Amino acid sequence: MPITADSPLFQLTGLALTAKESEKHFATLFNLSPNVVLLTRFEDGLICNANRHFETTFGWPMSDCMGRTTLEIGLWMAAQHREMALEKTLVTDEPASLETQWRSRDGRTHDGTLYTQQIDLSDGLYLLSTFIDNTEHIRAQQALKASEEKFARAFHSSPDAIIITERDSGRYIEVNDGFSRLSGYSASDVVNRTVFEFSIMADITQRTRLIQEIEEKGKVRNRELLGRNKDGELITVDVSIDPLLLDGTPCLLITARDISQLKNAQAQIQHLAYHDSLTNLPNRALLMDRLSQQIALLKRHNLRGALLFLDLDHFKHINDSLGHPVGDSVLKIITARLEASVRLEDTVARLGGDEFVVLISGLEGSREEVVDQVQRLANTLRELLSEPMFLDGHRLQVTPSIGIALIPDHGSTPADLLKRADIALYRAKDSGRNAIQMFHATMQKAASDRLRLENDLRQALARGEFSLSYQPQVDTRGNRIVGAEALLRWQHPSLGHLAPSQFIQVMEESGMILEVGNWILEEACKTGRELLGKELIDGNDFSLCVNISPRQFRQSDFVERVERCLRTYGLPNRLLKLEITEGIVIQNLDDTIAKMLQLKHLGISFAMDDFGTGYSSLTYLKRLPVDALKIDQSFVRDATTDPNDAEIVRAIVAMAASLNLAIIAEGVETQEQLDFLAQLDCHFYQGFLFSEPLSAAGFETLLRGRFL
Ligand SMILES: Nc1nc2c(ncn2[C@@H]2O[C@H](COP(=O)(O)O[C@H]3[C@@H](O)[C@H](n4cnc5c(=O)[nH]c(N)nc54)O[C@@H]3COP(=O)(O)O)[C@@H](O)[C@H]2O)c(=O)[nH]1
Repeated sequence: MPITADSPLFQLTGLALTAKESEKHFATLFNLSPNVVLLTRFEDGLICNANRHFETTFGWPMSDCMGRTTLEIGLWMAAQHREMALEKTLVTDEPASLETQWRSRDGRTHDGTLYTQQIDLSDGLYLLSTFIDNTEHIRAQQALKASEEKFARAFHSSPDAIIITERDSGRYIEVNDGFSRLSGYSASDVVNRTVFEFSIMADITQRTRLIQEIEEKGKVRNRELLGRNKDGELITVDVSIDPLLLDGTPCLLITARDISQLKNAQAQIQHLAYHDSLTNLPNRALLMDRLSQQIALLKRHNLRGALLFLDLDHFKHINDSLGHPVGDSVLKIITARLEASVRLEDTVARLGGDEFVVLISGLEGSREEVVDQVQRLANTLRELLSEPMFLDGHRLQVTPSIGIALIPDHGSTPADLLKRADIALYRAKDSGRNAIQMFHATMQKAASDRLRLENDLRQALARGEFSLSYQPQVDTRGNRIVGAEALLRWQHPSLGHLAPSQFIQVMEESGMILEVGNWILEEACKTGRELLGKELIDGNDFSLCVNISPRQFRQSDFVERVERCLRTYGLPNRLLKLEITEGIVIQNLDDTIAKMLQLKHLGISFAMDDFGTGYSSLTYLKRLPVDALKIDQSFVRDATTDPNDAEIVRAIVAMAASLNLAIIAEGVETQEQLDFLAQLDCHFYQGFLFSEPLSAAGFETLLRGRFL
């Protein structure tokens, strides 16, 4: 239907019928309307006209939909809505409205408000429909609603406390469940009341400072604050704050997290890092820290302090024989005794094992007075720690050795002071244990000499500086060589020849004896095999004696090592005699006996070296499968001049006879000594009288010259 200026449609579309000239304007307005406008026949919905907006919105060019009904082109999502629209237009002259959905040609749904009005034209009744497309608006609203829901869900389900307060009044506007969990207050407890009415912030004066910071920096991040919950308990919270404008009112968006547990865990980790877990005493790290503070403090106040380094004598035996739980209990008792005997301001620390340190501070008086005070205290500690303790049905007595360094006299750094107290302790132990030693400058030299020796020893084996000497053992009846003792020699690159007494102990303490001891055994077996091959020794009547240190003997695979060595060098087992000392026996007698028996079954024999200088106990000697006793040279040396030593030698010979053991004297230098021994029926000996220890080549020459 063509639209002309006199068409009644002009009236109904709200445009005044003015003149024919308006026709063009109307057509323009109809087409340019921002809303969809559609003219249909009232009775059947036949499309008569539609504006351009209809065409573009619903994808129906006029040419395609003219002459078809709105139902035919599937415009209505719900066909009954057309009936509803028609009914509404019948009851009013005003445009009727209906919320409906129209479908575009490509099937998309458009939500909109439909305004309809019937038009009675000369050729019939028409329906003018204006469709205001709300699709985008609805979508935006739905998106907004979804985002609000998401925010609400995030707000309430957040594990953190989220709080919105007015910045200036401090009024609570909203709080989430996390806030209730953190503080114990529900939303209804606080909303519309102010932060000043509660003590949720332990120090409310901080609020002003935080607001100031937000003004300066725009936000506050991860600030650790103290809070108080409803029960009045202090909690540590991590707080972040952002400014927020709500309806023009400046507000604060606060997120807070309870980090009390984290702080506790941190504190625990910190404690563990600085304390010994068994005794809960400060450990080395904390001691060093306190020591450096003390050094500065004592210097400022012109006072003295002392560092007492304690070590329990033979503590290892307790662990080895009674087990670690008993050892732990001993350490706890020692801890309690130490703590009870020093002042609160002093520090008792455990460095590990059986090593304790007591740091005494603030000692007044002259150096002599302080030395006197410290020595008295050390003596009290020594006596107190030596008191017997009863554990697991055992009566135990543990004595300490104590080394002392004075602060600042013996060092100005924690490391120096500890080192010097340790040097003094070493000296205390060396002097027979259960002793107290104050550091002295001369000890430093001894300690650094020892350190140098230790370092040199570590390289000696690789540099080929060790060798073995062999000292013949002789049977006086026939003057036959019946054996030889292998003795270690060290040619030091700068100090020259060093006697074993100068380094064997260092090797034993540092553990180097294991590697060197192995080398000694191999070297001796190799030489023994060579001498046997050259028929210079009697395969059935010769003992190659090798000294075995306690640490070496205690190796778990010692038996296997010896067996392997003999096999490697092809030396008959019966030729090897191991010289052991009483030091081996005092630790774990049963284990020692078991190992000795294993070796004896292989054909190897044993001599007890330095006999008479140690325990010389008949009880263990009866149980030990030794073959011979070696009378220590100190008795032999003086036997002819000192009746006491003569008596001891006599007693040792008698003991050997009663236990059916062979006997050999060492260190025989004179004929007189030899005669004395022969008179006791002691026919085997070793000493300078016959020969000094000889190099392997020298010993071979000696053997060749004698023809056995
Ligand atoms: N674990 C090992 N210990 C070893 C080894 N080699 C030696 N040692 C021990 O070192 C100590 C000192 O030994 P050394 O300086 O070799 O002295 C030995 C002899 O030279 C010395 N001796 C021998 N006869 C006389 C003498 O007539 N007069 C005199 N003044 N000294 C003499 O005695 C030492 C032998 O002693 P002993 O071993 O007790 O039989 C010493 O304890 C060695 O054991 C080694 O390889 N491993």
